[in-house]
Amino acid sequence: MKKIPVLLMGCGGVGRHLLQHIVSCRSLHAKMGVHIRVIGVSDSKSLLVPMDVLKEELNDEFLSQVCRIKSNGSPLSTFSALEKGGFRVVGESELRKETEEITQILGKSTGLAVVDCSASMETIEILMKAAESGCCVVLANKKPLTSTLEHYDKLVLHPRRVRHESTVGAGLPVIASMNRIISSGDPVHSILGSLSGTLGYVMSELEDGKPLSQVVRAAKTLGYTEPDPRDDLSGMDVARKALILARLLGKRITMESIEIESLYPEEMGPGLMSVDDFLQNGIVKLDQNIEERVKKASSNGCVLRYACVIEGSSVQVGIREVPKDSPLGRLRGSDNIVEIYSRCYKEQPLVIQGAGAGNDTTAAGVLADIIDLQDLFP
Ligand SMILES: NC(=O)C1=CN([C@@H]2O[C@H](COP(=O)(O)OP(=O)(O)OC[C@H]3O[C@@H](n4cnc5c(N)ncnc54)[C@H](OP(=O)(O)O)[C@@H]3O)[C@@H](O)[C@H]2O)C=CC1
Ligand SMILES: N[C@@H](CC=O)C(=O)O
Repeated sequence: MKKIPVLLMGCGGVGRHLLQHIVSCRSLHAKMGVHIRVIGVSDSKSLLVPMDVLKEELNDEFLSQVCRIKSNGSPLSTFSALEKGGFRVVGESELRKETEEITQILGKSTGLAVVDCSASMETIEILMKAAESGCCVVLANKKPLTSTLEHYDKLVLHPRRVRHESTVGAGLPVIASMNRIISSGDPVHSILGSLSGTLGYVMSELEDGKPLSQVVRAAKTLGYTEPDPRDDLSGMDVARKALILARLLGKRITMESIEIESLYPEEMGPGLMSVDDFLQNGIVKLDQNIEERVKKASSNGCVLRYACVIEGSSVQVGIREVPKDSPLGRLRGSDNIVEIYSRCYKEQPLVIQGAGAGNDTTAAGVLADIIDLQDLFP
């Protein structure tokens, strides 16, 4: 049986679903001859590890308990009070150092898949060191891939050991399809897409006459938004996906060169308003303006969609009026669509469409990435 040791960073909506999928797929994976050995789970403040990371793992009962505790809103440090000798709780002051040590030890011996299901920029140093010491890296978190070009180059230096399917289109096979096109030498001319589950859902609910404030709160409850929904509404989350796709195509660009349209004004930004204040009091002030834009589009036979266009060296993300009866216009709910135009897909693009957000589908994409690494493990 092949064993894939996994260290999971981030135990929120996506991370918890990943652990649940790992546990529920045990017999399927056993039939495939693979066993995922979870040797660490961290949140922002603590890391849980077995006493001996080289030989032991966090068992399924323990992982289910982790999921229960985190879904109740409690931190992983809660386990300090439950310690019975089978595992260790590493506290905040040692978290980074200990995580790096584990990646060094396992990276050099059996290999380790370091899985980033956080929404943090702070994981990047750990990931780069892990990649350097021979670990595999699997990401749902887009931030490490959208940092500086220097960071990006270090992260993707060993492409066979890096998977990030869920960073674009959640579980949809966007990155895998792009990689196939690229490696076949088929030049991609342009990409048009609706890449935000949140904004897709928001736009189609607005069309049905619901206020923006209500549908954004619903999108958060449904697990579509980033931890701070302004990351979606500012267009930043879509811009990150666009940057990931553009870099995959070999474009040496940074976030600064992307044109981004935000749905809220600067004075409602993260530095000036808390998430709760924004959702309770800020966003209602935007209801009327967007309602008018929806009505205006409708009077032209169109709907609003938050689109991403990559063409040549230009990358733009923003609201567009599109005909109701167009592929983008027909999108509903959290579905994403990606149209790839290349030499082989010239008149009729390659189209990838389906659920583009949600903890379940995103975690499934991460799990498929981990399993896809199996040949790199003994
Ligand atoms: N939901 C979706 O549809 C999709 C999400 N993604 C990406 O998946 C990632 C996770 O999203 P989601 O689960 O919704 O986010 P959550 O906010 O629910 O969870 C984030 C988790 O990361 C933890 N965390 C924060 N900083 C660190 C750190 N430095 N080291 C380790 N853990 C850390 C948080 O800890 P604590 O619990 O202590 O706060 C929390 O457990 C995001 O990057 C998102 O963009 C990608 C595609 C689709
Ligand atoms: N917040 C994102 C989640 C997936 O990347 C979205 O809405 O698409």
